[in-house]
Amino acid sequence: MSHDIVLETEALCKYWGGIKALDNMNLAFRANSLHGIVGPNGAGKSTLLNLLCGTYEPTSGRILHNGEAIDSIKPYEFARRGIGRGFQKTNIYPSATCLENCCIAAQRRIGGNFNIFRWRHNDQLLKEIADEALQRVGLGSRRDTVAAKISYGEQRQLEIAMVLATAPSVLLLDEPMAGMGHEESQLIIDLLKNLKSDYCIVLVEHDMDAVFELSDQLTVMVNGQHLVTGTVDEVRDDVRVKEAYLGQGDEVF
Ligand SMILES: Nc1ncnc2c1ncn2[C@@H]1O[C@H](COP(=O)(O)OP(=O)(O)OP(=O)(O)O)[C@@H](O)[C@H]1O
Repeated sequence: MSHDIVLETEALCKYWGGIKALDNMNLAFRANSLHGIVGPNGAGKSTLLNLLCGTYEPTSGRILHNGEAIDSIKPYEFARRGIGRGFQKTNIYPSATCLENCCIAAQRRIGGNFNIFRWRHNDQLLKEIADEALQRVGLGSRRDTVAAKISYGEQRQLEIAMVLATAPSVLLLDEPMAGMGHEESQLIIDLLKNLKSDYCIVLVEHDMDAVFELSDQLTVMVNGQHLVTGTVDEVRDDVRVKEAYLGQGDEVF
């Protein structure tokens, strides 16, 4: 195993009865880079993310974090290990300020006894972490605004800030650009470009332009199976990928 591989799957499978949502997936995600996951509807992208963050238990196969098997640990232990899943809009408390939302997220990781938070009632430290996360995503000026009052695009930025507040090394993001206009998407693209030098990012995204612009490695999945992994250029030129998207109304390749 190369030393810069943070997260790995070995023959990972998730079956729902007879449905092979994910079948024999072998992937390696590297530090300080962004790995895009694309594929037609029902390809198994969300299933993969749900396995990587511990929400689903694999039917078989292994997940390795820094070389250690973690597929049988509890979901909350994934977060404690620094595997952070993007918060969905539904996780934002609309009546809480952006800062408070990030404090809540930070506290979730801490879970009462996370080592650097052994002190009790250390609100100041929580606030510092939350503040830093907000600054990092460009929401510093919205610190004290309630989440319900910020724009849709800013709410998506807040979701990312909330993951950052959990002090992750891995960021698992499920369609952070969904429902955004071009300008708002560009903000997120710029943000992810900036973040990927510090994190291992796994990005599931339907916006192909964004995926092409951001991915260091790109995996295409079809029907729960791995089709191809490579650089953007390698994947774009692969005839199997064009075939997989044929008739999907997706004319990006
Ligand atoms: N909880 C579940 N129970 C039964 N089948 C499921 C469940 N979750 C997903 N599936 C099935 O597994 C397959 C993969 O679904 P998944 O949502 O992972 O695909 P996806 O690539 O994320 O699709 P999309 O791009 O449409 O979000 C699909 O056939 C789906 O119907």
